[in-house]
Amino acid sequence: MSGEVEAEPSGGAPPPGPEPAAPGGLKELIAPVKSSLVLAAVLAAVGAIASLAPFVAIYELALELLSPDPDEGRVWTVVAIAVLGLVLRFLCEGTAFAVSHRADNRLQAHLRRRVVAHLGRLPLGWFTEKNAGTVKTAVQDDVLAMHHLVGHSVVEFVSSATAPVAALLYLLFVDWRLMLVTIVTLPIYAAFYVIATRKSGENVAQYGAALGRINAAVIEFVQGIAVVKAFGQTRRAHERFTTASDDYVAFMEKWISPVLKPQSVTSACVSPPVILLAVLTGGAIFVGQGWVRAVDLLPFALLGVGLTAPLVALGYTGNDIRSAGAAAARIGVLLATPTMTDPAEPRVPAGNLVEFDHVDFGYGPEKQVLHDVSAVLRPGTVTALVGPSGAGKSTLASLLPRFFDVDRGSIRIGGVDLRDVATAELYRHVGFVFQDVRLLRMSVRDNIRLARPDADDAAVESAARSAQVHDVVQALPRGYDSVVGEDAKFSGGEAQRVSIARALLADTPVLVLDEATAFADAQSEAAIQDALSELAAGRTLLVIAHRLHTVADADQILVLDEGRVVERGRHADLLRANGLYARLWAAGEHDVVEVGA
Ligand SMILES: Nc1ncnc2c1ncn2[C@@H]1O[C@H](COP(=O)(O)OP(=O)(O)OP(=O)(O)O)[C@@H](O)[C@H]1O
Repeated sequence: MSGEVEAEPSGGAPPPGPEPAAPGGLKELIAPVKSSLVLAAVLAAVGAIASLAPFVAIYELALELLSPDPDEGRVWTVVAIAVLGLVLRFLCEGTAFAVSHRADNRLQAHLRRRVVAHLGRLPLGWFTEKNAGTVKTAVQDDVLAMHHLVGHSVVEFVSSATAPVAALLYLLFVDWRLMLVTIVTLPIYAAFYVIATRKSGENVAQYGAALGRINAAVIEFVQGIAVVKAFGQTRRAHERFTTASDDYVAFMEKWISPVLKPQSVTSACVSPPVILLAVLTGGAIFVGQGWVRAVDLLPFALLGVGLTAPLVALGYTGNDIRSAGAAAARIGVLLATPTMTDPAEPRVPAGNLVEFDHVDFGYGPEKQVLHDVSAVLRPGTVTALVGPSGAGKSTLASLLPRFFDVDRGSIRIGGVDLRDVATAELYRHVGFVFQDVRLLRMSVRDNIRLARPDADDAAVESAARSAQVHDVVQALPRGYDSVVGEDAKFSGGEAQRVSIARALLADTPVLVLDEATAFADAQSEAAIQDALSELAAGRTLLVIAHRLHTVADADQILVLDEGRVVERGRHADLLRANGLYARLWAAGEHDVVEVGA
């Protein structure tokens, strides 16, 4: 495992102030650009109506030119109206898209700012790998889905809906009977569409599930490839993927093939040639009966064939609107995630005494982890957390740098509840080095002096020396100026030592430490242990202990089991007590204290 690289933070705390009201889906999210969208929609509607002008003009021209005494002046007026209509159409359409795209730009910036501001207020502990996916989806994919909606779909939807309605109204005005003939095949299409959409509702869920199975099989295959190969399970893993893929194909066949035939028949019903056939056949009968003149068939032939395209477009934009709705819901969930509050009137801790006072904590109501934990960490002492895997050691340790807030009880530093200490002030007192090392995409120097940007080069180097990483950095192409993730690539152990250098330079009096060195080789491990000893000197330490000597020398050991402190004391006392600690000790063969449950 190597230290993960993240983009450089944009800097600056999120703007203070109350969180906007709880998000209410798509409507609430697009509220800031509502007036622009209404304007774009009106323009699109006017454009769609204006697009009929040339067709109407052709009919009017034909009427005029076929009359026994054509009026030249009127002919030119009609031509002028047609041209004006065309110009108006393009003007309106162009302006509508310009307005919608500007609104889209504003909305995207607004949404991203809102999401990022919210992220800035979320508890540190929220930022897990799973949630990183959520953020990526929200900031990138979901905001993009909103782009389709705001930038394109609204204008396209209004235009596609207005054009056929306006055309039908006009045809109704010319001759209602012929209008009915023109749309005689439409109900067949509409009925099919309704049935197909209703059925697809059930199938879409199945489709999602089938796709999910394929994705899971691919992810399992890719992520587990090493294990899969090592244990000779390549064929089985392959089989799982092939089965998921076959299931998917079978499902699609089952879903699509019964629909395909009726779909092509019904699509044919509203295709331009069929509509034209209906208009001309019906029209011929009407003309034969003397109900209309031959010239009156013209607008029906011209506008009838144009009815289908907008209907199909409506289907597509409908899909866009549904996806934007789903995206808005996901963004809404993210924005509704409870945030941490910074105190209105922050207090400054008096000293560095840490007190856990009857602390309860859970990851949600169903996942209670810590129960009634109390402990005092005196300045300059080492407190070791031990216990079986899953006992809550990491959870307890993460509460001190306020990755989460306690549910009940309190944690105090220098007599002040953590929730009453301003974030920046808290991190001047409490530092942490966890296994999950995060290095940012900036120079090694800036990574080390993250907490103290004003630290000079000598201080940075001295911290790196103490953390046993100076030689590694020196060997990089540009030394301390090498950029992490570009010309500075670190192994897991090296990344951890860079983070130790960072903690050394930050020089916080209280330090939370996860001592695990599972990924490090023997040489790197020894270097890390040396670096940690350097870091621990003279500080108040809360350490998730995995190694014998840390525990043996600790001023106090808290033995956790199922979220409760079941034993506490010094190593020798606890061994004498012959309880869980003694059992862990024995099971660990005097080497590793932590034991898998
Ligand atoms: N982010 C999280 N969301 C939900 N549950 C969590 C989260 N982190 C830990 N847990 C759960 O909380 C319980 C305690 O986990 P924790 O990691 O604190 O134990 P631990 O003693 O540090 O274990 P280990 O030594 O194996 O790391 C476990 O049941 C774990 O599944």
